[in-house]
Amino acid sequence: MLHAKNLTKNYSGHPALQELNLTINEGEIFALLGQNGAGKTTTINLFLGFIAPSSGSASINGITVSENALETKKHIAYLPETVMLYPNLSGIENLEFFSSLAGFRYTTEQLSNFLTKTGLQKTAYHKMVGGYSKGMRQKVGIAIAIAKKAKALLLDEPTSGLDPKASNEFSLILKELAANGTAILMATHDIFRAKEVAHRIGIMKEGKMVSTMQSKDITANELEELYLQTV
Ligand SMILES: Nc1ncnc2c1ncn2[C@@H]1O[C@H](COP(=O)(O)OP(=O)(O)OP(=O)(O)O)[C@@H](O)[C@H]1O
Repeated sequence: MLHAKNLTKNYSGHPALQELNLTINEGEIFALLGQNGAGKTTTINLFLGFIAPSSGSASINGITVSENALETKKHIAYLPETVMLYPNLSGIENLEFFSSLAGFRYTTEQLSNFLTKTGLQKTAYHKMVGGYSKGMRQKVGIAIAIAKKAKALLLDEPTSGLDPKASNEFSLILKELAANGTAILMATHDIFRAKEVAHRIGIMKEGKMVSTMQSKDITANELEELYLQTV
C-alpha cells in the first residue's frame, strides 16, 4: 500500500532522508522512531506529496506520489500533531465539511456514528471546536480519516500531549482501522506506544533507517535500550 523505493531528500546538500526502502501493507501499522531531525516528518511529507524527492520514489496503492499527487491524496488521510479545524464550527460541522471536501456526503446520523467510534463524548458533538481540548480535536481528526475511508493513514506524533487514557483510546482506534485494512505509518517519540500499537517498528538516525523489527519480537524495555544505543 505505502511503498518507498530508494527515497531520498536533500536540503542544500544536507541529506534529510537517505535511500529509504520501506513497504507498509494493508492492515499494517508501522511506527517510525528517531531523535529530532532524524527524518520522520520528511518521510511523511514525501508520502503526502508536500515535498518532492531528490531521488527515488514514494508510492501509494501503486501510484507514484510525485507523478500524480492529486490521485494519491484520494487514498490517504493525514493526522498531524495538532489537527487544524475551524474553531467556530462544531465537531460535527468540521467533520461534515472535511468529508465533503473529500467528496463524501453523510447524514447527521452517519457523522455522529463516526464521532462515536472515536470515543468523543456525545455532549461535545455540537459544541464549537474552539473550546475542545487537544485530545478532543485529535478525535475529530481521526473521525475525518475514518469518514474519508482512506486506504492509508499517515500520522505525525499524533499522541504527543495526550493524557494516557486518550492516548490509549487513540491506539485502540488505530488498531481497529488496521484490522479493517488501513495501512498506517506513524512517526512518534513514544517508545511504549510504538511497541504497543505497531506491528513493525523502525528506528531512524540522521536520515537513515538503521533498524527495523517486528514489535512482537521485542519487549518495550529492549526497544528502549536499542533506541538509546542507536540514536
Ligand atoms: N524545509 C527544510 N529546509 C531545510 N532543512 C530541512 C527542512 N525540513 C527538514 N529539514 C532538515 O531535515 C532533517 C530531517 O528533519 P525531519 O523534520 O524529517 O526530522 P524528524 O525526525 O521529523 O524530527 P522531529 O522529531 O523533530 O519532528 C533535519 O536535519 C532538518 O533540519
